[in-house]
Order: sequence, then C-alpha cells, then structure tokens
Amino acid sequence: MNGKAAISRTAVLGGGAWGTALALAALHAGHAVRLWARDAQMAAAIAKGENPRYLPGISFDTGIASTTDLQAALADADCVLSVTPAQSLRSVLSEVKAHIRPGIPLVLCAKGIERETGALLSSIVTEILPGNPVAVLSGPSFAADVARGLPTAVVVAAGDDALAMDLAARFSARNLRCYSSDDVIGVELGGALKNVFAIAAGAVVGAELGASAQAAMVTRGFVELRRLGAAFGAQPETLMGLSGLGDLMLTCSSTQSRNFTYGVALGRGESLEGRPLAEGVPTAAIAARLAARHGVEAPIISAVAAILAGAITVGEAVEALMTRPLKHENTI
Ligand SMILES: NC(=O)C1=CN([C@@H]2O[C@H](COP(=O)(O)OP(=O)(O)OC[C@H]3O[C@@H](n4cnc5c(N)ncnc54)[C@H](O)[C@@H]3O)[C@@H](O)[C@H]2O)C=CC1
Ligand SMILES: O=C(CO)COP(=O)(O)O
Repeated sequence: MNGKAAISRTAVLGGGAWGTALALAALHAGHAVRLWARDAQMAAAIAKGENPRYLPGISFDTGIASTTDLQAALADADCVLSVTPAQSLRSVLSEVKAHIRPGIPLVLCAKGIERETGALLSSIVTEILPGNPVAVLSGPSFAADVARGLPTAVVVAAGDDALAMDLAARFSARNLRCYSSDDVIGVELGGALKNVFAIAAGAVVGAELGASAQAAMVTRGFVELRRLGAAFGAQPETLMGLSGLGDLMLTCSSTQSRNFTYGVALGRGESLEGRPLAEGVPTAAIAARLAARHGVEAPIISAVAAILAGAITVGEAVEALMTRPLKHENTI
C-alpha cells in the first residue's frame, strides 16, 4: 500500500466485537497488535483465536497479543484504536492518560455522543489527551463481517489531512478499504446518529408498518442528520459518504445491527432487558436535547428519545410524525 509505514505497533482498547475485528484487520494489514481487554478470560480467548461472547462461531488467526494490563498494551504503541462503548470513553481515557506516549494518534472507533454532557467523542479526547491527535474511523462495517474477512470500506478522519491519509494507508488491507477525510465532526456525527435512526427503522419493522414506511423513515432521518450536521459544521459531502449514508443504509436495513434489532423489539412490544449494546439508546436522548439546543427540527430523533423514555408509544410516535404540518421536501 502506498505510503504505508514498514511496521505499525497498534494498541486496541476493547475486547468486544469491534475491537476484536479491528485488531484482526490491523494484524492483516501487517501491524504488531496488542489488544487490551478488561476481562482476563476474554483476553485469553482472543489470543487463542476466538471471542465466543461477542463473535460466536467465528475462529480467527492467532497473533493478537491480548492483555488486561493497559500499561503493557500502550507501552510502545505508535497508534491507539479506542473501541470501548461511547459512554465509557471518558473513564477509559482517564486511565489511558497515564500510559499513552505524547503525539501518538488516538483513533475513535466507537459511535455515539456522551449522554451526560452532549460532548462529541473527539472533544473528550482533546479534553483528556490534549497532546495526542484525534482521528475517527467509521463507516458500514459489521464486526462479524470484518472478522470473517468479508470486504468493506470505511473512512478515517483527522483534522490534519496528512495524518488521516497516513492512518488510512496503514489500516487498509485486502478486505478493508480506508478512505481519508479531514471532517472529524461529520464522520463522527454520521456514525453516532445512524444508530438512532436504526432504532426508528427497526421499530417500524417490528410494528409491521411496511417497507414503504421503513424507507420513508430512513430518508427523513437522513434529513435530520443533514440538519444537525449543518448546525455542527459538518461537510454535507461527508454525510453523503460512508460514515453517513453508507452506515445508515446498512444499519437501518439489517437484522445484523443491534440498534435495528433493538428497534424491532421495541416495535413488537418485547422486553428490552439484557439486550446487546445499542449505542443509539443513550445517544437518542442527548441528540434530542442537542437538536433543541441548536434550534434544529429533528422529530424522528425526538420521537425515538420519547419512546425510549417511556413517554409515548411507537403508535403515538407514528401518528405524531404523520400529522406534522406539511412542508416543502427540500426544507433543511
Ligand atoms: N460491533 C460492530 O459491528 C461495530 C461496533 N462499532 C462501535 O464500537 C463500539 C464498541 O462496540 P462493540 O465492540 O461492538 O461492543 P461489544 O458489546 O461487543 O463490546 C464492548 C467491549 O467493551 C468493553 N467495555 C465496556 N465498558 C468498558 C469500560 N468501561 N472499560 C473497558 N472496557 C469496557 C466490554 O467488556 C466489551 O469487551 C461501539 O461504540 C459500537 O457502536 C462500530 C462499528 C461496528
Ligand atoms: O456500526 C455498525 C455497523 O457499521 C454496527 O451497528 P450496530 O451497533 O447497530 O450493530
């Protein structure tokens, strides 16, 4: 790959589905990989080429050096992938701070917005690790697909274009094509908000409202993404790209998505206890507040937040969305 450094020493934080898949992708791109998992059993299993809890039924190459020792994972890393859930980022980084070398880029791979503060994840990195450049990796990429070696494309964004291009070159491999971008906010907003719309699309499917309603919901969700993107200064082209439209298409239509299946359960009136991680749940609540704070019309995000808070039913949300004042379609 053009411009790829001879050997990258990559630390991956998080032993879940996506951390494991990205560690494998980095291994296949020729990196020396150390993965930090907080759970010793998980770390041991990953070293043996399996992650039965988060990637059941998939066996993969050994070669990932996994550890529960954060200091050891970070010791000589020249790049760090942060792959624990969005709401844990602040606490994880406060531990990382003591061990990461200055100047080493931290690549955010989680998708969400901090529920308590409304902070975008990149701003949390800048706040806690001011000496480390931040990048974001996002796009349509189910962990199981990537771990199985199936092909996909993602985007890596950094404020410094040269860093984005360097990271994209380093992480590209036969089954992972990485584009570069300088639009950090656009890339992270797309990844965070698509999860909320995936819950909405899933609820439509769960409530058996039909494929037409599903397509209409996703399309109008995309309008809300464009509106919020404009308020946050995202480039419109970014939202049309892999981390916006690309990931929206994937997660709003596939039962492989945890956010989509969460929505399906919601639409069916099933129990939501003990389900896998659905990042759209905490993000919906704060995204609705951010939209209100910025004066952005976001009725779907607000409806998802209200349903999740138990304030309205899926049926009431659909009724409210269908009876909103009529308007020109292109009103942003
Ligand atoms: N699974 C997927 O297909 C993809 C996931 N992502 C994003 O990656 C992030 C992580 O997702 P997954 O790996 O799929 O989740 P997961 O539920 O499979 O794994 C999460 C991992 O993080 C660990 N963890 C949770 N809180 C922690 C903390 N405070 N400190 C240390 N470790 C902690 C858990 O023990 C677990 O190993 C999410 O933001 C998700 O949206 C992004 C692209 C694809
Ligand atoms: O972000 C993802 C694929 O790009 C994974 O989506 P889920 O978290 O909804 O499973």
